[in-house]
Amino acid sequence: MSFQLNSISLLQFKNYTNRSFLFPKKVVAICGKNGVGKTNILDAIYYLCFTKSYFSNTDMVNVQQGARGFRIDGVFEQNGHTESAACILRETGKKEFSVNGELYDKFSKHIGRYPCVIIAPDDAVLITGSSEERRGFMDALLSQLDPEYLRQLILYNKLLQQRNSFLKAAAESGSLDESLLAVLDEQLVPAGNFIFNKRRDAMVAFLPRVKRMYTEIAQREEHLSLLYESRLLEAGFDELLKAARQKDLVLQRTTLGIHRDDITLQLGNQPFKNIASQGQRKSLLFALKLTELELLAAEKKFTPLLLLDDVFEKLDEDRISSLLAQVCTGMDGQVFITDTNKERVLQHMQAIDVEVHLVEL
Ligand SMILES: Nc1ncnc2c1ncn2[C@@H]1O[C@H](COP(=O)(O)OP(=O)(O)OP(=O)(O)O)[C@@H](O)[C@H]1O
Repeated sequence: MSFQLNSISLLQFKNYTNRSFLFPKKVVAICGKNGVGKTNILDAIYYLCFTKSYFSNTDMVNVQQGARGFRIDGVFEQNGHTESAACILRETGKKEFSVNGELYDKFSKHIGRYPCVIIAPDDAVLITGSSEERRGFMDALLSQLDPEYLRQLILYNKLLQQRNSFLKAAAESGSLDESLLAVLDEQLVPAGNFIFNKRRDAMVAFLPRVKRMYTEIAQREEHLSLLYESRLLEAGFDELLKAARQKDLVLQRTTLGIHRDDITLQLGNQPFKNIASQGQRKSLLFALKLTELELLAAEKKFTPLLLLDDVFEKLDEDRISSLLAQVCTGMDGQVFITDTNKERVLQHMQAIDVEVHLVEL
């Protein structure tokens, strides 16, 4: 099966007033000086896959300055069959998303239909940042694999917020309605267990593959260890909530649950981020994201779009070559690459004998 984005049109989106781009090949290089809008094209593609921006949580910041709304249209092709997707931010601030003219009532239903993996410079926070980043990574992977995962996650987060507000109100008023807390917990537990089971099962298969991919990219054996960490591995969520109830009441928030999960990354017996070089961090970032791509490809039976934003800065030439060979010839999906240096991309592509469509900005 094949999957690709044939074209995109941007209306009042960031620096684009009204512009269309064709993507007739499997490898698309988007080149131009700093600030010309290369990343903005990738973000528009990301919008069509995830109904939101990769870089900002508020849609309004993506409206062209001086305008009141934006529109992104894209034509996707899957096995010779085309579909048109549209994301419109109305002047009222209301967002609409449709495929072939059919509006979604819930955007979460769209996630996974056009699978996509992005690697951007700031993604190093996946390795150096807090556990929230790594939970976000697991969630992006699992939500694209299973719509029920995303539904349960949305539910869990809503219930968690309710429980936290309840704990706060109880602490402030000095009186606790035990039965109401029990009702909240009864709802939180199945959603938490669902997410925990999915994460645990996926990570058992996923993390050893990341390690193998890292070794391939780094081109040497290193004592890397990646572990899924959750307190739910030790005891049932139900029990954990009960045991932590007093602490939760004092701290006025839910201290245990899948919202505290993490993936620990170690090199030798040190935290990876403390001792890894920039190159090693970048290799691990690629390993995580490319393994995500492989897993999605295996499940979907076609390769997701891969968006590579400025990723080749600070990597040595050999590593750039081997990574490009891996993503442009080793995998059969469509790849979008941004770079300020057109010659560099073209030379690398020529070296691996890959045809490239150049978008020059
Ligand atoms: N809402 C907006 N309205 C108008 N212009 C915007 C808006 N948001 C961003 N821009 C412009 O988009 C440009 C940045 O685009 P982008 O990040 O895609 O650049 P880039 O080509 O990827 O640059 P670099 O090579 O530095 O990463 C800036 O010139 C910025 O002013």
